[in-house]
Amino acid sequence: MVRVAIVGSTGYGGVELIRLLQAHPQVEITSVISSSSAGAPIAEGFPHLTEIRTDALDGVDVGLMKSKADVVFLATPAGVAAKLAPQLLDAGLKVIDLSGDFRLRSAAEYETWYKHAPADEAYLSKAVFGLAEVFGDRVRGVDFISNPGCYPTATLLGLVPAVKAGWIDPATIIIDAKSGVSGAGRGLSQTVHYAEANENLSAYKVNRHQHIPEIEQTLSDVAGRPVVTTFTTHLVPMTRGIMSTMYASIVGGPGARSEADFIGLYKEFYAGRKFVRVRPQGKLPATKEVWGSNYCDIGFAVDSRTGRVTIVSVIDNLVKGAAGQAIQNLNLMMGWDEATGLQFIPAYP
Ligand SMILES: NC(=O)C1=CN([C@@H]2O[C@H](COP(=O)(O)OP(=O)(O)OC[C@H]3O[C@@H](n4cnc5c(N)ncnc54)[C@H](OP(=O)(O)O)[C@@H]3O)[C@@H](O)[C@H]2O)C=CC1
Ligand SMILES: CC(=O)N[C@@H](CCC(=O)OP(=O)(O)O)C(=O)O
Repeated sequence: MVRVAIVGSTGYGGVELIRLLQAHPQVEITSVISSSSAGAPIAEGFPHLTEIRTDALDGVDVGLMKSKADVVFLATPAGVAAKLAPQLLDAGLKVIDLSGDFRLRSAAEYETWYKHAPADEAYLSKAVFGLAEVFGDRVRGVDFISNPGCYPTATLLGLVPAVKAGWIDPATIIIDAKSGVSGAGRGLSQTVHYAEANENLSAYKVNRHQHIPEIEQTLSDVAGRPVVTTFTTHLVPMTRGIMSTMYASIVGGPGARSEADFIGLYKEFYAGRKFVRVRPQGKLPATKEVWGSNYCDIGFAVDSRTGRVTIVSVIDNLVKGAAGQAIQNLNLMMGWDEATGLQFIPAYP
């Protein structure tokens, strides 16, 4: 069994890691860690874990993690992993970071978008960006994985095959994304206050969202030239789920590619990958259809009048957008089947 520690285990991403890892056949959770509640039993704050996890929370102590674990998941706010991950790696531990601290190759870009001091460049260059279905081969066997953001996961899985094939013009891409409130984490803020979020729909961080450079970094790599995009995020009054609706002009204009063509291209690109499901012609996915699962479902609508394609991609932000993809990356890191412990279907309705 591989021994796992979770830093940030009292947050939404951390507690979702506990739920999923508890059922993983090759993993034992040996330390659940909190920077503010060390010593308390985890089930005290999370009654749904009663009689499932009786352990007390450990403090953030690199030596203790070294003695108790082989792999550490960091489910912590931006800025924490930048300092902690290098210490864990130096101690010989494997690390999977769920935050944005190691996703951007450029330290200057990180500082611009996240407004935090960046990680040491020597460690930035060690992190492998774990978008498993696109970069899975790079992830296998490595010691340090940077888990993609929730919006970038839905968006990039929806765009990469078409950009890579040269079927859509990257300069015309517009991304219209929506998230449930758990995407904002467990901390309280006015935005996620019930009276502000319920029966409301609001756009936020327009043209300044920290996921813009992460999306552009991978699209530029895939296109082989710099790509900039318009990316607008919206808060939806639901608990889990992300829908990324993407618009782009089809190269060759109206009539050049049909919905059946896009479906064929994506099925081929994701052949053998269990967690991307391409919808049949005329069917677009909804967030409920991936709820609680590690699936990313993608559908297409081609407009023969405008020559544009609409691509709809949905995930559960806490599973494929965070804990599930992190476990998929653990599986690849350890050389196991990427689906180990993750083959459950969505909860419905
Ligand atoms: N929510 C989502 O859908 C997604 C989140 N992410 C990213 O994953 C990370 C975790 O997100 P999420 O779980 O939602 O966030 P939460 O705010 O729910 O939880 C973060 C946890 O980190 C712990 N923490 C805070 N400061 C420190 C510190 N200095 N050292 C160690 N632990 C600390 C806190 O627990 P305690 O006080 O007990 O230590 C807190 O519970 C973030 O970087 C987020 O951006 C990525 C994809 C999706
Ligand atoms: C609904 C909501 O507020 N979502 C958050 C997602 C944050 C996140 O996951 O941040 P990193 O991936 O950068 O760590 C946001 O839009 O900022």
